[in-house]
Order: sequence, then C-alpha cells, then structure tokens
Amino acid sequence: MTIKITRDPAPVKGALKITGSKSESNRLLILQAQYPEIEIGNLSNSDDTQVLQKALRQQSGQVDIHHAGTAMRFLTAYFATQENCDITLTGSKRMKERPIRLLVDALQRMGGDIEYVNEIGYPPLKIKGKKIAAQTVKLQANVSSQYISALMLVGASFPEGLEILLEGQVTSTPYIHMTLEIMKHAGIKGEFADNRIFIYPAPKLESSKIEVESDWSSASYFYSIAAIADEAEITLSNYRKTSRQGDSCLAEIYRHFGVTTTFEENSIILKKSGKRHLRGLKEDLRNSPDIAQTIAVTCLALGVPCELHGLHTLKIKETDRLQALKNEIEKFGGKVKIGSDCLQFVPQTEFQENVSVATYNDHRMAMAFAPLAMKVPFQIEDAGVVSKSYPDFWEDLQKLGFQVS
Ligand SMILES: O=C(O)C1=C[C@@H](OP(=O)(O)O)[C@@H](O)[C@H](O)C1
Ligand SMILES: C=C(OP(=O)(O)O)C(=O)O
Repeated sequence: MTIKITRDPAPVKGALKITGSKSESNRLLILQAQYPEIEIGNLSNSDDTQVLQKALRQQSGQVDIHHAGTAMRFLTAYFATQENCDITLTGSKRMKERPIRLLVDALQRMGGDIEYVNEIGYPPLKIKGKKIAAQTVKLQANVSSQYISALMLVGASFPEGLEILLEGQVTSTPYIHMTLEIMKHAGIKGEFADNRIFIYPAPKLESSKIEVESDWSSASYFYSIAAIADEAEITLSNYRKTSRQGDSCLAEIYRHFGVTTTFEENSIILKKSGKRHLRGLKEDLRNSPDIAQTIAVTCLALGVPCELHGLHTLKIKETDRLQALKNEIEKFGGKVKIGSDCLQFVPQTEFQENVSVATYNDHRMAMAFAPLAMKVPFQIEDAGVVSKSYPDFWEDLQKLGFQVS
C-alpha cells in the first residue's frame, strides 16, 4: 500500500502510549521459555515479537521468522540447546542474506548440531537440539551483538554457566548490557567487563514479573517530529529515566535540535519551542544503529549538514540502510556520500515535490521519512512495513495531526 502523507505547520501536541520494546520483549520470551516462572508485562505487539512467540510453541518442523533478526539469532541458540527439538529455521528473502555464520560456528564448536540448508553462513538452518555443556566460547564481536546476546540468553541453562570471550571491537554494546540487565532482573547472575562475559548457571529461578519499557527506537520518530516542528509538546509512555535501551541516548542527541526531555512518572515529555539554527550535526552511532535513519531525515528536513559515523552494521540490517538512505534522500534533492560505515550530506534548501519514498521492506525507512511530511507532502511505498516493530505507527501519527491517505 502506498500512502500520501501531509502535515500542516501548526504546533504539534499530543500524548501516545508506545508499545513495549521489541528487543526487551524478545529477550524475555527466550528466557521465559527456559524459566516459566517469569511473567512479562507490556509485551511488544510488533510482528517480530509475535513471530518469536509463535516459534517458541514449536519443537519440530519449519519455523519461519520472516524479517525478525533477533528472532533468527536468539532462536538459533535456543533450539540448538533444547533436547528433542528438530527444527528448520528460515525467514524472508532478506533474512536469507543476513549473515549468521559467526553464531553457528560458535554453537558448533560448543557441540551444537546445526547445518546450512542452502548457502553456508546464511539461513535457513537445520537444527537438532541437544544438551550442551560447554563452559567457554570465543566470538567475533564486531558484526552483530545479537550473536552475543543469543549465547548469553541460553548460557544460564548450562551446568557450569557460560564464559563468552569477545574478539575485536564490540559493536552495539548497549544491547549486550540490556541482555545482562534483563537476565539479572530475572534472577540470573552475570558479568560483562574487558571483553569477557560470564553467565552463572541458574537451574531454577524465583517467580518474577518483569515490565517491558516502551520502545526507545520507536520514540525516535517523535523526537524527529518535535525537532522539525517550531512548537511541540509530545508525551510518550511508558518510559523510565534509567533505561536498559541504548537508544535512550536520543534525549541527549535531540537537545542539539532544541528538543528537551522531561521524565514524569512513567512518561517522557518532549518539548520544543521556537526555531533553532544548528550549523551541523556529527554523531557516532556505533552504539545505537537503529536511530541513524531517523537522525538523517531530521537533518534533511531542517537543512542541517549531517555527518554520521559508526554505521558499519547498517548494510546487514533489513536492507542495506546506507544505500537506501542515499537513494531516498537524493530524491528530495542534493547528494549523499556514503562509505562503508558513514554517511554525509548537506541538504538542499528546496525540496523536490511529488517524491515517492521506497521502503525496501524496512520499517525504519517508512517511519524515519514520515516526519518530513511537515516540510513537504510526499508518498511512502509499502507503508505496512512498519508492523515489524510498530504496528500502530500510522494511527499514532494521525493523532498528532498528520494526514495519511
Ligand atoms: O539485540 C537487539 O535487540 C538488537 C541489536 C542491534 O543489532 P546489531 O547488534 O546486529 O547491531 C539492533 O540493530 C537491533 O535492532 C536489535
Ligand atoms: C535491525 C533491526 O532489527 P533486527 O536486526 O532484529 O531485524 C531493527 O529493528 O532496526
């Protein structure tokens, strides 16, 4: 479905409840499958969480996790370590292009029984679950933190726990801390320092109810809206001042655009008043890759020269996000330079009209571009992609005065 999106320049005011973090939800579901004494509140309603929930009900046959990276990586480790599981784990066409070799190699070295169905290094995988009693494993840490979280999430079920030795420069580090914090909250002991993670064994846990915080990556689109507006006051719930999600760094980054964040009980209030001139934005997003698209489009909308670094993981996400950003930003005018881990552009002062933004099966392409409608009406192709992480996105935008047709 292609939609047309417009928004007049009137002040933006409203309150929204954002669904639970898909990252936190998917970690908790993997833990709950091993420790049924865990109860989960404010679970994400995203497709990625739903496919994982459904997959966890299966022990044999084919499991298709569509576009969900966390589900693919976490389930590979989970199924490989569950006795009696005999699963073929597959996903969308794009998922079959997203590498998984580092994780599979590690699990195989630990004694896991995993075979590639087609191409070595990529899904689908044929997994025969078995009891694994490895004590230590080495893992290259500069490609995806999801491989590391996947091993952490099963490590407490091993008789001696699991030591993970990280090699190379660790990427997306806050997601590793998130995994550890959630495990600790559930009662599992663990440590992460100096490229060494240790997960202590936990045969059984006390009962606990864990509330998922709402998704900070989803909040990014409202930071962008607040930044682009001259006047805005947007209240988002349920958020905490001390978040487990690395993307909560948004509050700091968007101060440059004049957006302030106030924490009140379980909400954040984003405020902006008056125009602010920013001469340029330069950020290293190695620790928060999922907000790169949002920030790039905020800069585009505001005419702010943009230089983003630390983007080496963007090429293996839902699409090659560097190339996709270049293609779509250039449709509005100007030239975007991309390297293997960076993106740079100086926006034009006038926007091309009648642009149709392609979304490449990537929820974040659709959501990141949407706030630009405050400057110029345009079209977004395949708008339903947002359901990967935020199914209510378009309804929520309409509550803030956007016209979506
Ligand atoms: O562990 C997680 O929940 C995630 C880790 C990040 O991936 P990488 O570690 O592959 O960068 C992030 O981009 C993804 O959306 C969610
Ligand atoms: C990269 C993402 O997800 P995943 O890797 O879990 O598919 C994302 O949500 O931006």
